[in-house]
Amino acid sequence: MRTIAVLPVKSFGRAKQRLTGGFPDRPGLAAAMVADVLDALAQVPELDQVIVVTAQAVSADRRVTIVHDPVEAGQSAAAARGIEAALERGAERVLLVPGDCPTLDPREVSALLAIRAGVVIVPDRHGTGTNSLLLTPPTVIAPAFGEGSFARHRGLAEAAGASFHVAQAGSLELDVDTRDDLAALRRALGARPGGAVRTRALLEEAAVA
Ligand SMILES: Nc1nc2c(ncn2[C@@H]2O[C@H](COP(=O)(O)OP(=O)(O)OP(=O)(O)O)[C@@H](O)[C@H]2O)c(=O)[nH]1
Ligand SMILES: C=C(OP(=O)(O)O)C(=O)O
Repeated sequence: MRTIAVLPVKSFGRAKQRLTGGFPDRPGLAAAMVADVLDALAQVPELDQVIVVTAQAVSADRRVTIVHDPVEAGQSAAAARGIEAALERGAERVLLVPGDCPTLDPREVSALLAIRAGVVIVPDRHGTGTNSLLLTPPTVIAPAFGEGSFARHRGLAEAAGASFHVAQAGSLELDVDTRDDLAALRRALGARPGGAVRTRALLEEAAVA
C-alpha cells in the first residue's frame, strides 16, 4: 500500500516559542530535531516517500519532496497541504509526523505501519495531544492538531465511521515543546545510546557552554 509520510516544518526562526528562555538556540534545536526525524524516517522501508511541508530550506535525501508552505497557518493547514501533495503522488495512506520528536525509532514506525485501521493515532506523552496520525485513505479525516487534539481526532474518526486505533509508540510520544519536554528528552537520550545524533550533540554542546 503506497505510503507517504508528511512532515510539517515551521520556519526554524519562528519555531519552539514555548521554549523561550528554556534553551539558548531554539532555531538550532528545531533544525537538529527535524534532521534527526528525517534520518529516522529514511530508515523505514515501508515508507515510499517523505513530504516535508515548509517555507524553510531543508536538506534531505532523494526520497524527500519539499512542498512549499508560503503562509505558515499552523500544523493542521500544513499537514493538509502535504496530504494534497501525497494524493497527487498516489498515496493510499499518509503518516503525519511532527518534526519535534527526535527520538523517533524507525522500528516503532514500521510497527505502526503494520496496523490496519482508518485512523491510527499516537498520542503525546500527556495523552491529550496527537504526535502522529496514520490516515487510510489520506482523506479519512482532516488533521485537527492543537490542544486537546487526541479527543478531537477520535471524534472525527467516529463521525466518519472510520475504525480507530490508539498505538503505543514511546519514541513518537515525546515531542519537544516545553522545558519539561526538554528535560524528558535529555532523560530519554541518556537512557538510549544512539539515534537523534544532531539533537544529542546540540544538547551536549549547550550543557558545556
Ligand atoms: N509548515 C508548517 N509547519 C508547522 C506550522 N506550525 C507548526 N508546524 C510544525 O508542526 C509540528 C508541531 O508543531 P508545534 O509543536 O506547534 O511546534 P512549534 O510551532 O515549533 O512550537 P511552538 O512555537 O511552541 O508552538 C512541528 O514539526 C512544527 O514545525 C506551520 O505553520 N507550517
Ligand atoms: C499540535 C499539538 O500539540 P503541540 O503543539 O503541543 O505539539 C497536538 O498535540 O495536536
